[in-house]
Amino acid sequence: MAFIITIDGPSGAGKGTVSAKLAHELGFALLDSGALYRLTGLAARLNQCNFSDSAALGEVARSLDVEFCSTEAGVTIYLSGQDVSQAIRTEQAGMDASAVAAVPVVREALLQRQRDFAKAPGVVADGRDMGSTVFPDAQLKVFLTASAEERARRRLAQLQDANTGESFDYDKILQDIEARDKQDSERSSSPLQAASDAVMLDSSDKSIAEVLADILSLYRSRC
Ligand SMILES: Nc1ncnc2c1ncn2[C@@H]1O[C@H](COP(=O)(O)OP(=O)(O)O)[C@@H](O)[C@H]1O
Ligand SMILES: Nc1ccn([C@@H]2O[C@H](COP(=O)(O)OP(=O)(O)O)[C@@H](O)[C@H]2O)c(=O)n1
Repeated sequence: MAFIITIDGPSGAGKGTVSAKLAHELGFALLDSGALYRLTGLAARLNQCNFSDSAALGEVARSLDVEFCSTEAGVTIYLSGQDVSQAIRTEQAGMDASAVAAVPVVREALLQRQRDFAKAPGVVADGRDMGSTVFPDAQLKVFLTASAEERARRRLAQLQDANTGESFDYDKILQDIEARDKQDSERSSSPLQAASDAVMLDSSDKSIAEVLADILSLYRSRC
């Protein structure tokens, strides 16, 4: 049987960072569900899809040819054989992901692909609807948040650290984060919201190590 830990929450709350560390610590699989929406957005752009054509977007999601390869340096993601690990992390790719994620047929097309990650001994699933829709019976559900300002500061530092030569503006990043929060929370299909049995964790004033310790202690109390 697989022990399922879901970590949901808004952009920049620290889900991806903490989920990867947690999966490593516990020897669990890692599901980065956001990557699947980012890949769908990117594939739709590459196929010059009309973003208001739901049926076409659904077809793109259904036929995604994706491979996740874990190495010591992290996860490399291939779309139709091309390494797109960097290309899916831009702010534009995040906005595109949020747009395609609001389309019900896209969500439906990606559902089973996500559930297939649940294998013994367990999985850490990072996203927006992991606890509410994809794994409603998960043994531990966490809803990780932080203030929008703190999340924008983190995202700015992350983008600057990536050293792409681009310049970034805090106000624009804050605006994008707030726009994505709004779009993700207000959509009708699997909106961003805490499952009723999720533990709320605010990371605004906590270090990554503190958040990890909090979740590990919740895990130990439940297994
Ligand atoms: N508790 C924290 N304190 C400070 N920085 C953090 C914290 N959690 C995550 N970060 C940093 O914030 C950035 C965004 O984190 P990430 O895990 O990508 O968030 P999410 O997956 O929720 O969008 C990363 O650079 C990460 O190192
Ligand atoms: N389970 C999920 C995961 C992501 N998404 C969408 O995909 C977008 C990108 O997700 P992400 O987790 O990669 O984004 P960040 O939180 O890392 O910025 C989000 O803004 C959501 O719109 C979703 O709808 N459901």
